[in-house]
Amino acid sequence: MQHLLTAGAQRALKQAERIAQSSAAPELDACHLLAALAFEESRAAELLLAHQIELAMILEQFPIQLPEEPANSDSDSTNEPLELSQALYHFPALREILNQALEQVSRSDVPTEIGSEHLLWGLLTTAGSHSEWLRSQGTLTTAAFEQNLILQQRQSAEPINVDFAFRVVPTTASDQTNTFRTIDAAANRLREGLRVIEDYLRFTLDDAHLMQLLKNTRHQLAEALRFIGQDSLIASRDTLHDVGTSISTTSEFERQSMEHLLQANLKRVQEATRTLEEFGKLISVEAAALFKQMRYALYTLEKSILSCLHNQRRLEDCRLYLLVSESLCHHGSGPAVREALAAGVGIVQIREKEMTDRQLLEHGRHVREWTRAAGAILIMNDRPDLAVAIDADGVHVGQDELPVREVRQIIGPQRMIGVSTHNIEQARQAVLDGADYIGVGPTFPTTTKSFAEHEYAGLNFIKQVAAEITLPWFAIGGINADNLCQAVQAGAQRVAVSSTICSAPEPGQITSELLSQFPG
Ligand SMILES: Cc1ncc(COP(=O)(O)OP(=O)(O)O)c(N)n1
Ligand SMILES: Cc1nc(C(=O)O)sc1CCOP(=O)(O)O
Ligand SMILES: [Mg+2]
Repeated sequence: MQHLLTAGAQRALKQAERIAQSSAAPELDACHLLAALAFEESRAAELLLAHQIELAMILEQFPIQLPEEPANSDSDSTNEPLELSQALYHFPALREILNQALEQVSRSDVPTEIGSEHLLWGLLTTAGSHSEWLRSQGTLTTAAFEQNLILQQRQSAEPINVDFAFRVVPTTASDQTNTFRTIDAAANRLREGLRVIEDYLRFTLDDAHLMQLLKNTRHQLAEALRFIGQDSLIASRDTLHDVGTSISTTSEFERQSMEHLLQANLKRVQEATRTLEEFGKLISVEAAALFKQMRYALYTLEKSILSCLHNQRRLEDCRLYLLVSESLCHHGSGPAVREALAAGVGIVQIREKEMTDRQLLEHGRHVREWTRAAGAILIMNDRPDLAVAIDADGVHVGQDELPVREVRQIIGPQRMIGVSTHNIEQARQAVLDGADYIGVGPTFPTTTKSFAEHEYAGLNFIKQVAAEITLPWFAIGGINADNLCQAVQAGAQRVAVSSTICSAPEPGQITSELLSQFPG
């Protein structure tokens, strides 16, 4: 089987060669490739940045001199696919890294080319000062990296077809020109729409995770257009004579709100990818497959952005979340729940591991009455069926329980789904899976649920989530009146507690104390 390198991977290898030359190194080695991966816009560069590894740090660590001249775009043209066997021949010093990259690609369920991210995997998993240094940077572990690769693959709705036959089907020259012209116009629309959405994500929603997904789509666009051929696109462009460039409807200039603007651009980019996919089929099957993947990724992105906005509104006033368990309450769960609600708890979760279904149903109906009277949200732990039976507002599931997709089938479109997460990859995945909020923990040691010592995610996890996720989330685990301020300082705007309220002699009083520690 032939294994091909993506255009991004090819560019990185060529750039590595140039870096080795400008560094006057006796031969190309792994650190030149590492610098090249950080230097070029690529998936690997984004992964490095996501783990706070910047080009400047690499240059400081290794004896590297970047080339003064920019790469010559003609000689670096990557329209011709490169096979792994050719790459091994041209870059023998990188043999081990390329083999590791191939091994990682072979684990994928879908046919995948060797991309820059796989080269980075190769660097991470081969022995040498480069991998020692990469691992010493903290968060770039092989486990974290593999999670990222899985995430990228899941975003791809369809396998990439790696049959590289170039096929220009349109028969007449005029048909060909118009096909390229249509693709060029749609690609421009897509680029512009993506930019608007990116600016929204950057300046309004401030969501680094979703912005990263959008950037991946921009890279995919660049890759797909390489299959089409930039020269033909530019040569066929005729903006002056494009019908529609001078006609505009008033609706084009009307945007009632920021959200309306966002939605208009989300639709615009989806439509543009459909045009690209359809017309792309006339030029290159590879490009068409990439456009299709982009379209599906944009549907997921749309859903994630809109879900963030919707749930931010739904949970706007909910700072404090109470997980209630009868066994933790000294004076029964009824008084604890009612006092906490009166003091301002915004969400209550029924978390009972010992009750029979009948007991849960009866108990659930009482808690439903109390929460409804207080205008609070009610969530059922673990059990989507019982959430429906007691008319709860949602259900909370852990990593080993039913996935969001299946839960959604049971509870319908309106009820909320909360998902527990214990590391940043799980948190990112929960956003894409369609969770309405996430639990982020354990923050501090707790006796309410058992975790092994190494499972304490701690305040670092809180900081990571605060830095990139805007879907509402609750820090959880061992939070009390003495340490809540640390979670807030780490970036938590919402927290969930169980024993601190349930076991308190005066649940209402401790609730007020916890709530008073939130700014504003
Ligand atoms: C808000 C919130 N976050 C996390 C959890 C934990 O859920 P899970 O991992 O399923 O563990 P159990 O609570 O079921 O023991 C939660 N319940 N609520
Ligand atoms: C149920 C639960 N889940 C956690 C997670 O990290 O997912 S921590 C936790 C225990 C929360 O209770 P307390 O406030 O008494 O520590
Ligand atoms: Mg659970």
